[in-house]
Parts: sequence; structure tokens; C-alpha cells
Amino acid sequence: MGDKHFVCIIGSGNWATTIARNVGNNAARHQMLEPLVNMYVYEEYIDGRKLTDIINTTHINVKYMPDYVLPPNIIAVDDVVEAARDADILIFAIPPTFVSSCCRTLLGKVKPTAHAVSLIKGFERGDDGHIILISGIIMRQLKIPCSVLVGCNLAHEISNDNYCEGTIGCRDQKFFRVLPDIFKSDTFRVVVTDDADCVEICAALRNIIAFGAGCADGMELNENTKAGLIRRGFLEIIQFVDVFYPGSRMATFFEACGLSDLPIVIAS
Ligand SMILES: NC(=O)c1ccc[n+]([C@@H]2O[C@H](COP(=O)([O-])OP(=O)(O)OC[C@H]3O[C@@H](n4cnc5c(N)ncnc54)[C@H](O)[C@@H]3O)[C@@H](O)[C@H]2O)c1
Ligand SMILES: O=P(O)(O)OC[C@H](O)CO
Repeated sequence: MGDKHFVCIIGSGNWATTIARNVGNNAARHQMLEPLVNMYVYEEYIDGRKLTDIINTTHINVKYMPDYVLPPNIIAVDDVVEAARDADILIFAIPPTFVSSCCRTLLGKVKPTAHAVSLIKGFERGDDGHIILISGIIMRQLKIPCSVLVGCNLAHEISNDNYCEGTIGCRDQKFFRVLPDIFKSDTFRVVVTDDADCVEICAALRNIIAFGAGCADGMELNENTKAGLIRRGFLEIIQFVDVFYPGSRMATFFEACGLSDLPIVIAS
């Protein structure tokens, strides 16, 4: 762990662009990080100009975050292989639908020692009906470990420097110290745990409870009923993890990935 880590962000949407400011600021001053950070941008044309050119000259992602200035050490790259080739830490922040195709493109092209971090919420469904974690897809396809960062993380609030919290589920002890240092800021508190499956599952399943709460509103059920539904849904997440990911810790459900993220999604 002596050498500096080169960081690459894969994605340039709302969340990727928001977190890129923290990553860029931290990379510029952290002794364990290379100051330049690549950001893979799915190329688009805005008024005839490439989005990558716009980002690299104005430092603004006019498509996804038009009022938000990125640090100049964030370098937009339109080729995912080129962006990721030298990376020691690969941050995935794209919608779940694009993960498999992106990993197929990257297969054999990333450093075998690289470590991935998924900021993606959601999961895929396997042929047998089982849940497949997004980090699992990344690990299986790229054959590198993948940690996760999730929490009560509405991008527009973080971009406004409103206080918020995130939980990192770290799958490699070697990265325990450096991962929080990559993402945190004065207003973004990041806690790291090794209970990575539980962290990711909390974020993946909370949408189901939020959907149920939305249905309760739509059916004009009262607040007592909705609160009961949310409590029972949260309990079901705990029971699900207990059955399918044994060994997870109860305390993890009360970190940002669990209890704080749930009300956000229900309200939003
Ligand atoms: N927005 C938030 O507040 C927020 C916060 C936390 C986590 N997340 C999670 O982050 C993930 C991304 O969400 P988002 O809100 O940034 O999405 P978004 O809709 O803002 O971004 C879409 C991204 O997909 C890229 N894209 C489009 N077509 C593509 C293709 N064919 N191949 C590869 N990339 C393509 C776009 O360039 C863009 O970078 C989701 O899993 C979401 O749950 C979002
Ligand atoms: O709705 P999502 O999956 O984009 O998640 C948004 C934020 O993470 C809520 O905390």
C-alpha cells in the first residue's frame, strides 16, 4: 500500500458527478492518492459539443449537474477502457442496467490488483430467481474485489453541502483506511464496516418498502397503517439478511445504509 492509488470514476450522471467533487478534492490533497482522477463519461453531444470537452474546459457537467463546478483534477474520458486502465480504485456510479455491459468491455483491461467500489443501488435477478448483488456482478465479471458505498445520499442535497452520511461496506482490509478518505468531506460523514453484504442489501431492498408505503398513500390508508407497514418491511429486510446472508450484524441496519436511507426513499 506504499504507492499512490489512481482513482477512476465510472459514470457521469447525477450521483457520479456529485461525488466526483469530493473524490477530486480528496485526491488533490491525500498523500496516498494520485491527484488526477479519470471520470468515464458516456459521450453525448450538447449543442454540437462533446460533453467530455465541455467538462474538461468548463469543469461543469452541463447535462446532469449544470450548476455544479467540479475540481479541475477531474478528467472526463469518453473511453471506459482508457479511463480505467491504470486505476487502482474503480468507483462505479452508473445505473444498474449498464453494469454488465460495462464490465464486459472492461474484462481483462483493468489492473488485476484493482479494487472496485459500487455506489449503485439495486440488484439483478438471476435465472434461478435469486437476487444478484451489483457488487457481485462486478466481482464475478472483473475478478476483483468490490466494496460498496450507500447511505442517505440524495445527490442534489450533497451538492448543496447539506450534512449527510454514508456507509462503506469494505471487502478488503487493505482499503479500510483509504476508502473513507476518498469520499468524505466536512459535510459527508462516512463510516466503514466489513459487513458489506448487509450494507448493500439494505440499499437494494429499501425500495420495496418505499413502494409499499407509496401504495399505502395511493390507497388512502392512514399514517398509522403506513408506519406499521414500514416497520414490518424493515423487519423483513433484517430477516431476509439473516436467512440469506448469515453472519451479518444487527448494528449495520442502524447505520446510514439502513435506517437513514429508508425514510429518504419513502419521502422522495
Ligand atoms: N442520484 C442520486 O441521488 C443517487 C444517490 C445515491 C445513489 N444513486 C445510485 O447511483 C446510480 C446512478 O444513478 P444516477 O442518479 O447518477 O443516474 P443518472 O440517470 O443521473 O445517470 C445516468 C448515467 O448513465 C450513463 N449512461 C447512459 N447510457 C449509458 C450506456 N449505454 N452505458 C453506460 N452508461 C450510460 C449516463 O451517461 C449517466 O452517467 C443508481 O444506481 C442510483 O441508485 C443515486
Ligand atoms: O433512489 P436512488 O436509488 O437513486 O437513491 C437515492 C439516494 O441514495 C437516497 O438516499
